[in-house]
Amino acid sequence: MTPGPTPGPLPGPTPGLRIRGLVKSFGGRRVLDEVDLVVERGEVVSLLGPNGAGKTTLVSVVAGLLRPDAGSVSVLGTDVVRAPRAARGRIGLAAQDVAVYPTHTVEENLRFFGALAGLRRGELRTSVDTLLETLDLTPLRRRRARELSGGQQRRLHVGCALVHRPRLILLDEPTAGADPQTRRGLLRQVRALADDGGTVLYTTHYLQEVEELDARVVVLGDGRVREDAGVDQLIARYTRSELVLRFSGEAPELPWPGARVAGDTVFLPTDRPGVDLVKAVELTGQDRERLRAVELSRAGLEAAYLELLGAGRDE
Ligand SMILES: Nc1ncnc2c1ncn2[C@@H]1O[C@H](COP(=O)(O)OP(=O)(O)OP(=O)(O)O)[C@@H](O)[C@H]1O
Repeated sequence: MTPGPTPGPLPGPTPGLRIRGLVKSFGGRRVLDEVDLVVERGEVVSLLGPNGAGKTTLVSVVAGLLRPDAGSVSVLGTDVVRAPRAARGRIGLAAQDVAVYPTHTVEENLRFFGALAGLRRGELRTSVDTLLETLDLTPLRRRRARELSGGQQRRLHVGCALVHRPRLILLDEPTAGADPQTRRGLLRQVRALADDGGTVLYTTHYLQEVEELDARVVVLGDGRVREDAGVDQLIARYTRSELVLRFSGEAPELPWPGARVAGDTVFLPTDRPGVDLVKAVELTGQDRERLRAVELSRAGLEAAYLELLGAGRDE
């Protein structure tokens, strides 16, 4: 008997979002230039890039608001261009500009968007009540949207995007202008959506949020994906940690590549803090008596991101 073909790997679950070879131009200028991106269910991807990098354009194409010139976008296996209605039902979009009905109350806005997406009475009521609670809007439910503060309106705007329980959630700078408490609430909500199996694409300029979400980071630049990595990977790739040695009195000069002395402190770049710590302390010799503190300073995502953008410019 001739053996049959060797079975290939079983296909994994369909990703929440798959983008292939996406091209979009405005006036002959390519804003998206063959972008590929896969976001798995349960994952938060933070889309970063300088102003004008193409983030909103990408989000708009995924949401079906803009037609791509080439390439494909599928949401849980449904093609956004070929089956826009089916895809749209699975997508929740909170665009950059707040869009709620100013003369409607908070609750009426949520009910309107839920009904528009086809939710029936019972599920509509449950979904609205849940969102009012999670977005801290219950005390404001009968307030007209135009009477809300900017941050409260933004929470309602995000709520309207989530009311039909979408499986792909597109959030374009959802925390712009929000106070720290609102921001914290929204981030918690985003994490909960992903933990519940949702797929989240999140654009922001606040890098601290990306760290808090522990999101996968995708950086757009010149219409292409410049980086695609976890927060820790990016920090390790683009920055160096430093051992910080503080002395009583003037810090000594130590024979260490890249060492800096500033008053009573010496900064020693390191890729292997555990090993280098022992070496550094040994090097202090007689000055060890004056050593009063040793710390490890780790750069954050912002430093890594700025370095990454700088590296792009140098190229
Ligand atoms: N409808 C349009 N017509 C012409 N050009 C456009 C249109 N929409 C966007 N652009 C251009 O495409 C480029 C990308 O814009 P986009 O809004 O996607 O960037 P972004 O990364 O979201 O920027 P930001 O961080 O400022 O929100 C910009 O140069 C912008 O001027």
